[in-house]
Amino acid sequence: MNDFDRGLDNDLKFKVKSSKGIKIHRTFESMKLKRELLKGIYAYGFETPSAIQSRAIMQIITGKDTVAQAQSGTGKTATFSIGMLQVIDTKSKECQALILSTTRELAQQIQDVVKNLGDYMNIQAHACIGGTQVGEDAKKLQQGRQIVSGTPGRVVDLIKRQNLSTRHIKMLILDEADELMTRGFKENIYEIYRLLPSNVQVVVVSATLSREVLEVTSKFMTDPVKILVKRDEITLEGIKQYHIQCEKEEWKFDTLCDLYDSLTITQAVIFCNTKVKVNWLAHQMKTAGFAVDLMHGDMKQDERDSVMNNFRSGSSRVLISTDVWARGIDVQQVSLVINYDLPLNKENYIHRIGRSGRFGRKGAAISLLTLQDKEALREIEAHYSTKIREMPVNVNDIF
Ligand SMILES: Nc1ncnc2c1ncn2[C@@H]1O[C@H](COP(=O)(O)OP(=O)(O)OP(=O)(O)O)[C@@H](O)[C@H]1O
Repeated sequence: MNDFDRGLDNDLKFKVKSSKGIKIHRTFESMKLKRELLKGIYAYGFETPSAIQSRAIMQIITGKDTVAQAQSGTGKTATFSIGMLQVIDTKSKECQALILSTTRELAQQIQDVVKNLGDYMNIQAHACIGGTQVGEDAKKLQQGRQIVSGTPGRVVDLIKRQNLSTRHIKMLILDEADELMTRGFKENIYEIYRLLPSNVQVVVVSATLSREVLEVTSKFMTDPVKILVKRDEITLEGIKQYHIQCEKEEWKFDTLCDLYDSLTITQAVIFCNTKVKVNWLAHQMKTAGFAVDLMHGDMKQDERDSVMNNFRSGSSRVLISTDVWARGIDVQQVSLVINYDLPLNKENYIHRIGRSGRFGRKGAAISLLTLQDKEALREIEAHYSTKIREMPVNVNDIF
């Protein structure tokens, strides 16, 4: 077990305890899924279920309220998507499942995964996200969408306008649940829950869940089955973590420029803590002749979409962003994460570095530090019982 795994083990041990006697299904066939769904899973390129999938999919299918926690990039999205697709009645056009997530890009990505997995099932799914025309959502919903993936604000809005009928919703999925339970989202989640049928099945998902979050979500759940995958065989190698002591804020920029060539070997995401800093850094990098893209929550949705499309297609390779990119976003080619700033909360450290090393791929994370960051780094190391080593002299040795 490497440090990263050990850290997570240690972190999770105090937080969620798995329910006993959960049956493990080592193949998708053994889950007795609908033929069309199984076909969609294979066509999407999945052969065998990951650890969380082999445990949680069947629990979701049997209708139990479920808490599913596993490391970043280990297939939690497909876990709830497959569980959900299995129980959707495709003969009905009513909305039957609602997935809530924290950012527009994530809601969109989830909808894409659902559509891909449900490709042979005649499934209609829709992403309801802020920053787009509400009228467009209303039109789509009126035509009938069995699955809605959305951000909380837009979903509340659509329910209140009576564009989204909740009458037939039988499953509510809270992805990145701990973030959904923070201020800003929490009120909307409570409101949505109140507007759903009382017997709705609730599925709570995240890589990081604290006891406090589970206490809150337990208000929505009845005797939930808890599945915690501390360590997945596909992430045994984990993500290598390093720091570079830059000492002064002003010296970080040159350090980043020195690293640029290694960023572009595959794809990299650079995190800053504020939108202003993202704008500033992107401007500095471009002025210095480096190709970079940027994304944050103050940009128009069509700009955000175009940045995402370019990055997903690989036509841009280095993206500078805020924590709007910290959770859930899945771009398999990302192998390097740079924390230009250390994140302000420990959970986001784990989520940020998890943008690399997806589903067992190689990944590395490098945090640039000032002298003032020393203590915060030590706290992250202590909290996750991990060691964030000094960056090796030869950048080729980081993976
Ligand atoms: N059984 C599988 N076989 C092959 N690839 C898979 C399988 N399950 C998931 N994947 C792929 O692994 C990647 C990560 O999956 P996913 O985004 O669901 O992770 P996650 O656990 O939700 O991560 P995060 O915590 O970052 O949200 C995706 O590209 C997905 O297509």
